[in-house]
Amino acid sequence: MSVLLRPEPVAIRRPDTPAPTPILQMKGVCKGYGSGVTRTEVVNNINLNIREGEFLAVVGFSGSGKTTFTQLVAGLIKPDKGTITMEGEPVTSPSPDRGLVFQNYSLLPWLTVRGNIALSVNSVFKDWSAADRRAHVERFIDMVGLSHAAHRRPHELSGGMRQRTSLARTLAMKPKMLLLDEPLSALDALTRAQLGDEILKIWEEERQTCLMITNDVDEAILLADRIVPLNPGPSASLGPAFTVGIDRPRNKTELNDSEHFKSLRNAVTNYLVAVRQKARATEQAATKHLKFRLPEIKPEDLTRKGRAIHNQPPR
Ligand SMILES: Nc1ncnc2c1ncn2[C@@H]1O[C@H](COP(=O)(O)OP(=O)(O)OP(=O)(O)O)[C@@H](O)[C@H]1O
Repeated sequence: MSVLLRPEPVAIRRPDTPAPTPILQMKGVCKGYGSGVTRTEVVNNINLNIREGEFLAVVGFSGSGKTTFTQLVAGLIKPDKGTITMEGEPVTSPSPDRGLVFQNYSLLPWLTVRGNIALSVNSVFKDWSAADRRAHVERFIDMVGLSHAAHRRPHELSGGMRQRTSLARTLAMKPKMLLLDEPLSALDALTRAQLGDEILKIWEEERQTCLMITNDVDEAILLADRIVPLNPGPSASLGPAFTVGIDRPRNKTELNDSEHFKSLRNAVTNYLVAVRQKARATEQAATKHLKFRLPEIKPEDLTRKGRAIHNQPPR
């Protein structure tokens, strides 16, 4: 008889009882691309602590450096300056400890829903019996509501179903921290809302440490314990944290009537708009003194006698 090895239960820690040490720490992190005059400083002096069991959302406009930020936390790129540590250990490369869900699904096209999830489970839980691994895969397929489509390949799935598969694959690996990189942004509005609700429900059951990067303030308030704005780049830095003091379990329909929800949405949005205006004004002031001279080019008369004109229609 086989016994399903259930993963260790995740410690539930309420946001108002902080862990002694943060699970993830970023200290003075800077990252830029290029060199010399073409150098762009994308993020600058990022300092952030993520507590165990916390759902933290980093919110920023398009182009503010969100992808660069995610890649740094995932260990896909290294900071130029500063340090990133997870449970005290430097983050130097990707690890199953930080499960990443991308906006573009990244499923293997030749594998089914079940096959995609099983591939990750088999690689992470090598010491489990085959029966335990199979049961674990089925549990996560069921959790994201895809039991009816477990035999389908990615091209036979809708965008929402692909993202559910991607989410189940990452959750099934039981990472210590879940990294959601704009997980809903490729979806249409209705699917986006539905999957947002599902992520909320799953997270409220699992209480896994989660860092979500998003451009959607409403989504951040619905899901997160804390919201940290990413001030727009170049040299993007983090703004002050906004605490989401809305009780869980949360209900989106009820949130729409909540005064706290409305005032928080206004506060975060107003902050982001103000810092963007400031960044634009600073950029304009910095480039105001630059004078661009057009090169002195003498126009040539192409109709001069003796010159071949190739674009004349045939007589
Ligand atoms: N590999 C790279 N080389 C040079 N510049 C880069 C590179 N990656 C990002 N950048 C620049 O860094 C800035 C921030 O890009 P990033 O993709 O991190 O922003 P983003 O907030 O994720 O944008 P979006 O929401 O539009 O995807 C942009 O100006 C971009 O051109």
